[in-house]
Amino acid sequence: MCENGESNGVAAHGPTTSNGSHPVQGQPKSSPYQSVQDYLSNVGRYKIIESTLREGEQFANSFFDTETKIKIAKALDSFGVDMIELTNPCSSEQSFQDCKTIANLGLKANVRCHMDDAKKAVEAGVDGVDLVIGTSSFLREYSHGKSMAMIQKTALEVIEYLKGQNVEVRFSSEDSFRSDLVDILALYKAVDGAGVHRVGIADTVGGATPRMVYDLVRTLRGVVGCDIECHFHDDTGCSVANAHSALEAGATHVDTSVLGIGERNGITPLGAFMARMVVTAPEYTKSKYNLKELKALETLVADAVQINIPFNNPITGFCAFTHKAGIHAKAILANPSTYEILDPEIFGLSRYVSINSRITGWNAVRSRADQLGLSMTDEQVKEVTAKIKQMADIRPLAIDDTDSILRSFHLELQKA
Ligand SMILES: N[C@@H](CCCC[NH3+])C(=O)O
Ligand SMILES: [Zn+2]
Repeated sequence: MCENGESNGVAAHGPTTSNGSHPVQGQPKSSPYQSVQDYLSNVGRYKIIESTLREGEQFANSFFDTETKIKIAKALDSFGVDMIELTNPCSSEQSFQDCKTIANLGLKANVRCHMDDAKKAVEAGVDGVDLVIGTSSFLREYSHGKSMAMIQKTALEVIEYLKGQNVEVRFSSEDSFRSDLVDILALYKAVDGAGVHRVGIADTVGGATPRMVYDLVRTLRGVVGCDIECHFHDDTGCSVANAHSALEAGATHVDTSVLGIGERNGITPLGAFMARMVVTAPEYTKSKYNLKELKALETLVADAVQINIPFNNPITGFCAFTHKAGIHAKAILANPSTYEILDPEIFGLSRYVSINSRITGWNAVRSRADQLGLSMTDEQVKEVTAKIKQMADIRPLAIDDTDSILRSFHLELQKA
């Protein structure tokens, strides 16, 4: 299997602008659908709360030793994420030690809604604490057993304590989309009044749609004055779309993890979210995050949890920038924007045009022949393309096979 950077095929170099970007951006500059709602939108000024070292520790394969945690934390920091979330220091003795170690690098932490937990997090020296409590009837009945009144009382006590400790305080409900709307709005209003820096909503079971997210965040935006963060599980494949929708409705922060690792099939993947946001908000996204480090970051985490980067991963899937059909190849060679919304160069990667199949076209073969320094007329290129297609009908071809066909065809031409 090939990786980006060593894939088989023709590296295409279409026209680029002086700053190296595609000459045609994916989105029109101004849209006739722009409305007053767009002024709520934070798509051009969002922040990332990176949770690989918290939610990601809940992934089935995860076991991070201290050294790995430090490596991941440093790589996330270098990538430019805004906050790094760590496992609750009360989870185990090692979690506490690791939290302390990593907090010395200047990071943020997550802790559950108990006074003891909050004290432990402060003791570990973190910069911020997230109080999280399930507010849906499912979780209140079958998980912690607290009423909404008890939740509010405890939350306000913990917030009061934390406010005196010079740490950033967040309050998040869990299972927000299956919680009673009136109940959670009242709770958020109370914690906002108590001075939390941020409130969070979580689609803990991954069942929300972008429309549901827009409605809830839009409503919450009208109720609290503080920042709003969002956390989306990917059970129904909506985690990236939901994050985008939340930002459009006025959310300020999005939770991600590298490759999306987390409980069950995980949460909004950092890389896929970057792919979305570099199209929505190119200038902000490119200037704020070190996008060229994405592949190394994903490889680091994939190795740590012993998984492969999925073939269909945005940006770093092995064929994310490989073009195959003849009609695509021709257009891509002329101008990459024809069949690419993302410029691989932004991520330090290259595009490839495959010339090894029955759907290969002669323009792509011409490009490869030129790369190999084999001069041929158009008629000759068409002839050798027919040979490649004939062979590809019989068996799968590798780049070496196709190159040999080209070379021996060229040799025969010279002999003749
Ligand atoms: N993993 C939990 C915690 C969310 C906390 C967000 N700040 C959930 O999905 O509900
Ligand atoms: Zn979660």
